[in-house]
Amino acid sequence: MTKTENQMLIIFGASGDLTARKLVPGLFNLFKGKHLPKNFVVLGVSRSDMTDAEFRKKVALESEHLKSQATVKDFGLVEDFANQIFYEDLGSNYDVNYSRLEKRISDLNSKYRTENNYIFYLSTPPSLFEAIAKNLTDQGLNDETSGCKRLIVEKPFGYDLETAKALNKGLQQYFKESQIYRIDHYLGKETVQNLLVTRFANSIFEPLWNRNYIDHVEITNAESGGVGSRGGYYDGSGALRDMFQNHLLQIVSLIVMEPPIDANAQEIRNEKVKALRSLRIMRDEKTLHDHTIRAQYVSSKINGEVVKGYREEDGVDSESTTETYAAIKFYVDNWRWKDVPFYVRTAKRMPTKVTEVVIHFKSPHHQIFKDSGMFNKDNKLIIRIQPDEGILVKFGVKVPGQGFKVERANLDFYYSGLTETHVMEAYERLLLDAMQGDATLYARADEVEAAWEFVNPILEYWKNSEAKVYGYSAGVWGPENADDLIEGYGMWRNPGPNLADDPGFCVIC
Ligand SMILES: NC(=O)C1=CN([C@@H]2O[C@H](COP(=O)(O)OP(=O)(O)OC[C@H]3O[C@@H](n4cnc5c(N)ncnc54)[C@H](OP(=O)(O)O)[C@@H]3O)[C@@H](O)[C@H]2O)C=CC1
Ligand SMILES: O=C1O[C@H](COP(=O)(O)O)[C@@H](O)[C@H](O)[C@H]1O
Repeated sequence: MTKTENQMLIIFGASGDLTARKLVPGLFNLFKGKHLPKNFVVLGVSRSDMTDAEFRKKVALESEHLKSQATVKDFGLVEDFANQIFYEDLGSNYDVNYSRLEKRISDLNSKYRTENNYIFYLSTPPSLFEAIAKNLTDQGLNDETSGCKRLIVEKPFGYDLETAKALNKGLQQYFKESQIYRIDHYLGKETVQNLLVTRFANSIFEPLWNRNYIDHVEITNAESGGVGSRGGYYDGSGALRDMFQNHLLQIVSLIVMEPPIDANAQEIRNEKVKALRSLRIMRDEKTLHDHTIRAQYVSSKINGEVVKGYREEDGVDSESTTETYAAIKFYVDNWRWKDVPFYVRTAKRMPTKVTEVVIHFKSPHHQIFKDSGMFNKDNKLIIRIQPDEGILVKFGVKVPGQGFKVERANLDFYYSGLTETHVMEAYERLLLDAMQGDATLYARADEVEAAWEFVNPILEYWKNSEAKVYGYSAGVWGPENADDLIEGYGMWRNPGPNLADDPGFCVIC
């Protein structure tokens, strides 16, 4: 296992939601699991005026988020952990002279012997990323002559292709690409990483993983919640930017990619980039019209309670056309995937929270059990990313009795049965990887740009054209016409909260 060097983690935007909700609890779990190095310090940085003690209270000692990770017997541990946390305010601006900050870092480094190894985590609004990188550089804090210097960059990475390229260029003026870690928390999920293992550690799936055997691929990412308190951010983003461009295209790239020659960052990311570049970019209006659907949730009653429509949410424009539902059909132009349609959808305010990949296999070429109806038709491999994480293979078995009636059966695997030990949460895993200098689960500049290349024409089409914004009642599976997109297959597989649940009403399930 790679050694984690003594080091300091400097978080910009430390007074924000992400730090309190994900980063500090993730670090606490690493501390509890003894994954942190002997000498380790967290320095929170933002504009808010706080002392070390106040910051410790906010993110650790009195934090509900952290407490939800800790048991009563961990209480002493929380105190020990909190003692390693410090805070520095930047005054009124992130674009100030960082000499005071440099001095604080240097003092903590000497006192706690973190050996000049610094990780800078940018958890601020993205408009500040480049300025922070520049100001760190002005203080020599990007210099790896002594100790490592890494920059973790939060999403969103760009607003479109042009801004993503500008951000890459901007950051690369100050930090080398090998120092930049672009976070995509879906890559930190065990089940997303397991896509690689399912494909490349087994000899039973990969021979079938191509156009000869796969009919189509369906990916669903559904959330039951709405935009919550993030309406202001979300209204300038929408489902395509918020989820599809990053998390879902990352999943797509792991399904589409060719086998890498080794499981290291360079080889895996090379193959992912190739996969993303092979997505057929939709350029003409007809294809964009026929292959994309956007929609917004409208007010409805869920379990007897009235739920706001998207346009009524705090921070959202009352005439907003921002999509909370996006469904896209596309093809992959390469040898393996020619003519295999991919159907990918993501949305808020769906009936349940679920993310799954369904590989629909082709029917047997020659059907001999002619009386068995639809059940003879398709085998499916369902990879459940969350919740009820696992894998299900649907296959035909003989119904006992006369004749050859075929029924569907399940072969299943559940992650919950695999281990009783703590499974690292996405941010926890990704933080540890960055601390160990492993960028395999971080997105490289060319990956991010390839994903934007694909998404950009859809954004443009939705922005400039009359492309309709459909409505769907909060709590249903999106607009009715979304099934038109998946024409020929009946309708989307609308999964339940449990992997083995059968949607029941899907004619091709
Ligand atoms: N929260 C989440 O669930 C997720 C967040 N992210 C990303 O993580 C980053 C941080 O998100 P989050 O913590 O939610 O953001 P918040 O808005 O809660 O916090 C960001 C911090 O940045 C500082 N800040 C500086 N300038 C501004 C400004 N102009 N407007 C608002 N804040 C400013 C604020 O601290 P101060 O005023 O003290 O300087 C604030 O505490 C963003 O890039 C976001 O997209 C990604 C995925 C999920
Ligand atoms: O990045 C984001 O992800 C969350 C969903 O993450 P999950 O791990 O709970 O599936 C989404 O709610 C949010 O809008 C988006 O910014």
